[in-house]
Amino acid sequence: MPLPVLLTGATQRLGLAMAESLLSQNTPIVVTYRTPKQSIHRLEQKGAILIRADFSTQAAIDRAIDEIIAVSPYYRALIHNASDWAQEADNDNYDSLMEQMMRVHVFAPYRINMALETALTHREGPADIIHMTDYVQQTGSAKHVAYAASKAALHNLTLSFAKRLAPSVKVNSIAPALLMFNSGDDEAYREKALKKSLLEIVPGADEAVKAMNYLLESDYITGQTVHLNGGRHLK
Ligand SMILES: NC(=O)C1=CN([C@@H]2O[C@H](COP(=O)(O)OP(=O)(O)OC[C@H]3O[C@@H](n4cnc5c(N)ncnc54)[C@H](OP(=O)(O)O)[C@@H]3O)[C@@H](O)[C@H]2O)C=CC1
Ligand SMILES: Nc1nc2c(c(=O)[nH]1)N=C([C@H](O)[C@@H](O)CO)CN2
Repeated sequence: MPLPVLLTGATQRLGLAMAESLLSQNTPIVVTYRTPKQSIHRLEQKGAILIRADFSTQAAIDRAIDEIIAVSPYYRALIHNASDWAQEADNDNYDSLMEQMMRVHVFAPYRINMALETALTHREGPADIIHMTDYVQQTGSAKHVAYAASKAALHNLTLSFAKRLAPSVKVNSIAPALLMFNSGDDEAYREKALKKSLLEIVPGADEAVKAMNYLLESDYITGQTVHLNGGRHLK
């Protein structure tokens, strides 16, 4: 029986697409979700093991770790996808906002990685950690300041865990820019956003699925970032 992949934040968009891809490859998956949705129950019907987890408090992260370890003593990979794209304009408590961003994007991946080190290293075969970061890890963001800082910290975890877990485990970041619009994005925003990259397209969730599968199949990539930004860094 192949070892399971843990994927956090699987209810929608990129996380859901990555979960569906792993299931289509007959890879067992353990997924976390925060909000009950039809999509997560469809994953369960296809064999996914569900863990309800909101990573906004230490106690909730502790509980999630206990449940993850109880499901399986060993894992094929950990994919940290859960994320909250919060912005300063929607918040007036900046201390709470920074804590919220650091909890979901840094505390949760860090604590889960530390707790599952032996789950990844004390067995034969390939092992991976993938952190879903963001193009803004290298540029910052005027409107998502705390979010961008937390994603930069998450990318730094990639570098540290790549050193700490080698040669047993490959550890990489996937740094998307605009892969999918959100339902509230109006035409003006969409037009403007499209122009931010050289390729001027919004490719969809499958771009992240291809990057995830590439990293899982690689034998020689670690400590790297797979940039999915359409050449935005050259605009
Ligand atoms: N889509 C894009 O164009 C880009 C995406 N990225 C990154 O790629 C990843 C996937 O993006 P996308 O699919 O758009 O993300 P979404 O914002 O659509 O979904 C994020 C997921 O994370 C979960 N989540 C949010 N907050 C918490 C929390 N406090 N605790 C636990 N789970 C939480 C949500 O859970 P629920 O639904 O259960 O409430 C949701 O399933 C993210 O890490 C994102 O930062 C980076 C740049 C661009
Ligand atoms: N958790 C999320 N993070 C991000 C999202 C999102 O929808 N959820 N979207 C983006 C934008 O597409 C941005 O890259 C556009 O420049 C960034 N992060």
